[in-house]
Amino acid sequence: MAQYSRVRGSVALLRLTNPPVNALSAAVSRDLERAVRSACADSAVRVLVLRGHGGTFCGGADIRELAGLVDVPFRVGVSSLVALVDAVEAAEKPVVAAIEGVALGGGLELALGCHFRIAHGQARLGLPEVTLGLLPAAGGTQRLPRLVGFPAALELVATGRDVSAEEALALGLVDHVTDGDVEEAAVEFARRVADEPLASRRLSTRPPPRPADLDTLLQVALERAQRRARGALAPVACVQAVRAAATLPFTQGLQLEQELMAALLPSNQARAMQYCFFAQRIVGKWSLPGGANWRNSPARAVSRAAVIGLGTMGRGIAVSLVRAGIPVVAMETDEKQLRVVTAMLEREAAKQRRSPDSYLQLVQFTLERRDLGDADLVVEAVFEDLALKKRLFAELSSSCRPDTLLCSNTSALDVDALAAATRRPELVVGMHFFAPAHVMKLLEVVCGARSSPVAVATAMQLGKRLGKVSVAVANCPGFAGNRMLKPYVEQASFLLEEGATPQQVDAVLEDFGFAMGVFRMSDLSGLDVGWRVREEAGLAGPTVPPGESARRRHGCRYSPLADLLCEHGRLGQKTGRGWYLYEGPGGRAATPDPWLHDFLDQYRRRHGLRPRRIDQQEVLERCLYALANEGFRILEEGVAAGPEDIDTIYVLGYGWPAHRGGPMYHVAAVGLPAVLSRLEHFRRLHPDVPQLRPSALLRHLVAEGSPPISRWRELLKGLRSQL
Ligand SMILES: CCCCCCCC/C=C\C=C\CC(=O)SCCNC(=O)CCNC(=O)[C@H](O)C(C)(C)COP(=O)(O)OP(=O)(O)OC[C@H]1O[C@@H](n2cnc3c(N)ncnc32)[C@H](O)[C@@H]1OP(=O)(O)O
Repeated sequence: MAQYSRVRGSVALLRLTNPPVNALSAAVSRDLERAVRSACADSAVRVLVLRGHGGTFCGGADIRELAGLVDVPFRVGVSSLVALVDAVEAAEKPVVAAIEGVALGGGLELALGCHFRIAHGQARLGLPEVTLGLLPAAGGTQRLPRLVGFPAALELVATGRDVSAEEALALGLVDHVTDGDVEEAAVEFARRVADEPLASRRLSTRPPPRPADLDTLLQVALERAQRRARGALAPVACVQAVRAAATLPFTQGLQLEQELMAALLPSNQARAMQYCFFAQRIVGKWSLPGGANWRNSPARAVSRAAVIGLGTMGRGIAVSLVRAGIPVVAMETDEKQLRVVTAMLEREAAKQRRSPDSYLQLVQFTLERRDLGDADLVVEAVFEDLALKKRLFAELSSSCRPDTLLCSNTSALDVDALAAATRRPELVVGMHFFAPAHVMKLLEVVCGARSSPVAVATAMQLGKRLGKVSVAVANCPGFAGNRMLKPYVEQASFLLEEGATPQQVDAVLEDFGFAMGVFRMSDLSGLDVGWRVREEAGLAGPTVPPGESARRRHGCRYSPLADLLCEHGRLGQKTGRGWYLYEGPGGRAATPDPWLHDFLDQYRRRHGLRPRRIDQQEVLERCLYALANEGFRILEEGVAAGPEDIDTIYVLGYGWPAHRGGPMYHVAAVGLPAVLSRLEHFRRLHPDVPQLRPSALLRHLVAEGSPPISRWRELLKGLRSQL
């Protein structure tokens, strides 16, 4: 696990070995500590170099142990890593960390215990514990501020952001960066520093940082943390721990750090966030009904891609491809959009510290379909209109190479209908990106009935290459994410009819942790998007059958409120008015609109609805349980493979707070019998709302004694045919 060998005379090389990411389990930490001690005791050794096996330094403490998934006594597990870092720092001989791949979490804390740090140019360093609901608790919150200064340390610990080797060098986090062999560079470096005094290199002995504007820095960090994840405990604990580095001696700071960790570690929030971590890895292990899966289906190489349509989605997709180094042919008739993409690419290049040309030269703009002929994969991102997309797919099928994959960025339309318009249905898949596509980490890969394993594997792999988490789902209206959104939005509208206000509903959802409530979100996306979909579905506008009552469709309850706002020209932020009022068209600050409240009053009077007082619990339960209930239906139909897929989609694509795990995790945490009973209660009160009828799968799981969520995936394999 931790090999110790002597190389080149007086330099001892220690190799941390625990594939795939050299995680510091309790056993590995103890082993490495022993290796450090025996190297120090070896009179022939003057200096130690510590590196990781297999091209990576260390991915941190073993999350399985922290999450309680592996049976290691809690105190043994956590204290081993603390003891290791302390032993490394206290060593009487210099220890040089040779960092390549990643040094994350406990891995970076270990490097901070070393006296010198050398990094490879491609390495990434960071303390991502906050994303797991934790804080760095092997001294990271106390040592980092003493090394890189208080403001930088506060930002890195509270956000969990990782940095490149170049940025690490600028911050003073590493002493040297090499683009050559990191071990060679570290051994050379080690020989030079072998006789240097170590006192000033032990970060724990350095004086605490004393920023003059401490209170302001802390206040700003707390406000940012609250904005990013309202109600999350870990960012607040991170800020408190880093504060201690400036206000307490090292040992007391360390003590506080460990106390805060002791409170976070068993918390529901940490459990939920660690579930999200593993869920995002589970979803990559996809399989198709015919037996093809991630192991047996190799992806095809994508060395050239094409994007059709450079509207909001197409632009983001093109930028993501270029950022991943993939040359793109971009087809768009509107010159204004070309200028916007060019500006976006220049901004991205600046962010990545690259020259603008290095990005711009990867894009070729065109008006001619024949220029797409050479692409390995085409992503269509034109207007959301099935007839238009079918025509386009038929043309692409004739004009592209016979082996080119044809992908659609549709967010809800029938991928099988698009495939049927081509002569290569097996090479058609949905690639549903989320706006803004160059920022959002989610990709829904929509597998059509005839999509081949190679098409699915290529789309899944491409998503990963673009830095996204790809989730495979089956084809159905709205796929997984948007399909679940429908009952959620509907409940919110029904609540308005019954007496709630948009700001009341939004406040409850935002207190739960959503970045934005349903109405603010809908104003941001534009109310016309859903309006068009409802018109196409015969629910709104001229396509509604004559004589249909305003509040009923197909025998079920319907709320026309959003349609009525659209008819009044209130399309959301873009028109300066929607569910809220904005400063003007394109404005972003939402204020309650007296007009809307009059409008709701009149609407209720017109339809004989007596407004009632609605409490927070009802808002939350009706919105969230209706959404999760649709999630159960998606699972029973096999549209998604397991709860982890749905939860990943909601956390990464829809602003569901990660510290609540995702909708399926949330209802499992609340307790399935309680959720079932509330749905039954709401169903009795609203018998004309089918989305409140508990799904067969929810009933089945309750009947089976509510197995833990970790077992649902396996259970579903055997269940689907019986439901
Ligand atoms: C009484 C109270 C006292 C309190 C004292 C407390 C003292 C505790 C001291 C310190 C605590 C430190 C906390 C930590 O260090 S938490 C861990 C922080 N590290 C991370 O968050 C990094 C997580 N990993 C990643 O970001 C990536 O995996 C990465 C390392 C970048 C590699 O990415 P990639 O190449 O894409 O590979 P995968 O993500 O697919 O991962 C491959 C498999 O490895 C598993 N994995 C990854 N990291 C860990 C880990 N740290 N622990 C365990 N397992 C890990 C991952 O799950 C994949 O496996 P599988 O596919 O089977 O799921």
